[in-house]
Amino acid sequence: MAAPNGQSGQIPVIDLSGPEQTVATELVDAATTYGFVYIKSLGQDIPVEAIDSIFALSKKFFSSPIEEKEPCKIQENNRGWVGMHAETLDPKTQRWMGDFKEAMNLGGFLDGKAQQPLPPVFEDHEPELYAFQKYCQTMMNKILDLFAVGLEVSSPTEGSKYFSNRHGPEPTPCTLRLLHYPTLPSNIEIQPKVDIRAGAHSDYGSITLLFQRPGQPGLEILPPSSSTTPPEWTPVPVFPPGTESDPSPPILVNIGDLLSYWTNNLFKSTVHRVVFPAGGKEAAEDRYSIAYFGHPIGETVLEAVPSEKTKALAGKGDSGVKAMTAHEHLMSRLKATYLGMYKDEGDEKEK
Ligand SMILES: O=C(O)CCC(=O)C(=O)O
Ligand SMILES: [Fe+2]
Repeated sequence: MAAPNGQSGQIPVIDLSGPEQTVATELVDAATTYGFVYIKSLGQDIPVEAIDSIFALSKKFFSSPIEEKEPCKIQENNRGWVGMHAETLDPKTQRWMGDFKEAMNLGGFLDGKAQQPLPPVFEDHEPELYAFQKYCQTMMNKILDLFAVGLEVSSPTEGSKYFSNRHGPEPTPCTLRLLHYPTLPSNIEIQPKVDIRAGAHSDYGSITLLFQRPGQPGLEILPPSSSTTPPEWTPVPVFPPGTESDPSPPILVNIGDLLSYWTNNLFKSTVHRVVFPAGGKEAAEDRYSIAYFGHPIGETVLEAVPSEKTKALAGKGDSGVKAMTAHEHLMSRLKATYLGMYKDEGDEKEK
């Protein structure tokens, strides 16, 4: 259930163990108003120890020598290691140097095996990485089912599985991404407007699960419905009010461009970024986060969802969903971020 909080503009905190209908309604409200929601992390969906140990593994990987990372460099399939400054999520605003971050993208496993080269530090940990990916996939599907309940999707054959059925069997097209934002050497002065850990962007897929660590803040959103014009960057705390004594920070869930498109913009794909903390002890910490980017299978045709709630929006200045596949949707977004890397495949459709 949503945690009571008196402040407006605050992303709701939901406990998925509440009554299904209530939770489903609250999730749909959060997706519609904020595009972001916190899910309490009490170990029911993903054991706290599993989250802690993936973070420990991530730290080990990012501190390993570059010679061990190089052979796993990112490929056209979007799997692999992305070095510092290799990505510029917001090229209009950022200086030439790109994001102050490093990342490792793990694509879907098949029968417990990664479908990409793994660095030596991961070799003995394949079962653990696979188990974590499965936890994320299961939680993602649970949230997608609750969205279908909240949207009153009326599909006689699929019911609440309308979205999750389209997220497919193994290997999943979803990406598990480990992220590391290092602290800058003390001789480098941060220019807060241009030096950004992750530039302003919205996510591409259906939903993203985001795991954060205590004492490592920096995420900010541009709230879609804001009382200020233009909207102001709003910090997203690691432990929002009411969760301070939870065993692990709540898991953030945000809507990506594809699900926003699929729901006729009812769900908001909210722009977010990661900044260097302004000062104090937290400014001296590296930030580690883990994102699970949910995607439907590539051949999924994004046609109108059988829900009166989303259909009602088509025609209100909105032309409705034009059939395109999930793969076409994703390629158009990837090309915009990785500049030259995806030039060959068809025309760019949208930014
Ligand atoms: O590290 C974070 O908190 C956010 C990462 C993010 O937004 C992304 O990788 O899409
Ligand atoms: Fe993101």
